[in-house]
Amino acid sequence: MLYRKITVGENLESLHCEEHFQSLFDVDFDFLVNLGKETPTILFIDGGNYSKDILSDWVFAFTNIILINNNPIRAFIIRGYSEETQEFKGYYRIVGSYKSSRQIVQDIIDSIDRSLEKIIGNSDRVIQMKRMIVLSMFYDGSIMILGETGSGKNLLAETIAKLSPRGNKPFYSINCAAIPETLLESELFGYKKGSFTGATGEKTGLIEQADNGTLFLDEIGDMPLNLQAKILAITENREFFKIGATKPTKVDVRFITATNRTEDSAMRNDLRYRLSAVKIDLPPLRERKTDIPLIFDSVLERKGYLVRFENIPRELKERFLSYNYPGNIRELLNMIEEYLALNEVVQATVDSSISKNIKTLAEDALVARIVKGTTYKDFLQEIYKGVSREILIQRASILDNDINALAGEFGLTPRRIRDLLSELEVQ
Ligand SMILES: Nc1ncnc2c1ncn2[C@@H]1O[C@H](COP(=O)(O)OP(=O)(O)OP(=O)(O)O)[C@@H](O)[C@H]1O
Repeated sequence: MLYRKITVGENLESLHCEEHFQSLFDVDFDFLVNLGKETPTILFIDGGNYSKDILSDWVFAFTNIILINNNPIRAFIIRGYSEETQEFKGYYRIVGSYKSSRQIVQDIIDSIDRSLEKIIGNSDRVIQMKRMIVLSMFYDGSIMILGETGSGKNLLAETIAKLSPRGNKPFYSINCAAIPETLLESELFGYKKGSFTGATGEKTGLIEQADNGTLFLDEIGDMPLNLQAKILAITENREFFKIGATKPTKVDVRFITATNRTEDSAMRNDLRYRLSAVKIDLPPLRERKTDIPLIFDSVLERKGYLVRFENIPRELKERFLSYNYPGNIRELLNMIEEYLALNEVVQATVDSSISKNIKTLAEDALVARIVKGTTYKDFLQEIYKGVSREILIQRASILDNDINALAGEFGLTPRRIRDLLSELEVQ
């Protein structure tokens, strides 16, 4: 697996980078962690042993990603200057009762693992994206996600926020396209009591709630221009006015934003520059179709099903792989749910059946339902017909095609049995 290859304290010489680093930073390295060849190498330094001045220099230097032998390396201070721990926020984790740096590093690695595991996929595009997540992990500035609807923007924003120095602080998200303008303004900025009709109390907006944490603004291009100007002001002055307020409220919030248009004309240029220092491309599902079986299997595994993508009927596989998913992963998840709902019917039928053939019949009906788009009613009727036919064939063969005996067993008249046999095309 991609992120399993973890070696804490790996020999730096193997990467031929020790000299480079030592000449650059004049520091003894505490840990070098290599997360596998597709991910960047991370260098952790225990800053608890160094002076504040030295740490300030490093914080500046570590803002950049260093390339050595084409391998991007990111260096982080994992413990701040011992007496003034709060000062280097953004480049290290504020740690509480850890006994050793090794423990801190292991903890960070575990949280990378846990977070990245939720983003299913190992296509090139997804690996590239995971690299970006790791590389920007200790970065505290704004990030802009470019991605289509349903492609996992929320999941990505939450992962970035969880792994960031603000990971244990609040994370809120709001879809700017889904809320009418006036409501959006009060949701974001809050209001003072009596600031408009209906403002019977004071409201704390999301921006204030996300203080010290992260606010994810999805579809920011759909935010009205006057509100965009207010967001810009927050990024510049770290304060905002609640609706109806005469005094500003101080706030320290990190913005992660998303838009589905690279050149979003509805977005103010100054705000776009401000918010997109780091951009992460979220590929649409149609550009990473090799991830479909992985996502399918992970959903079924999580729900306790034993079926796997490679075992489903060929037509269904083709349908899943050839479709273009305008609704991206959300649409794929819906299709998987539909498959499972229909498959429940198939399984129920098979359990009570007396012949293995019924499984095939039911599967055929399922394929017809999904591939040919027959109605749900037709689908159930197909199964019903198939099962009835199987039972009739079996009993007729056991009872030597004795119509009267069959009529007695099924509680029907001999005439009805004859009709049924011809209706169901039983010879
Ligand atoms: N790589 C992935 N692996 C597994 N599940 C995923 C992945 N990406 C997204 N999902 C799931 O797909 C669904 C849609 O994701 P999400 O809400 O993050 O998309 P979005 O782009 O923010 O959607 P919208 O544009 O509607 O806001 C969620 O249930 C999410 O957990």
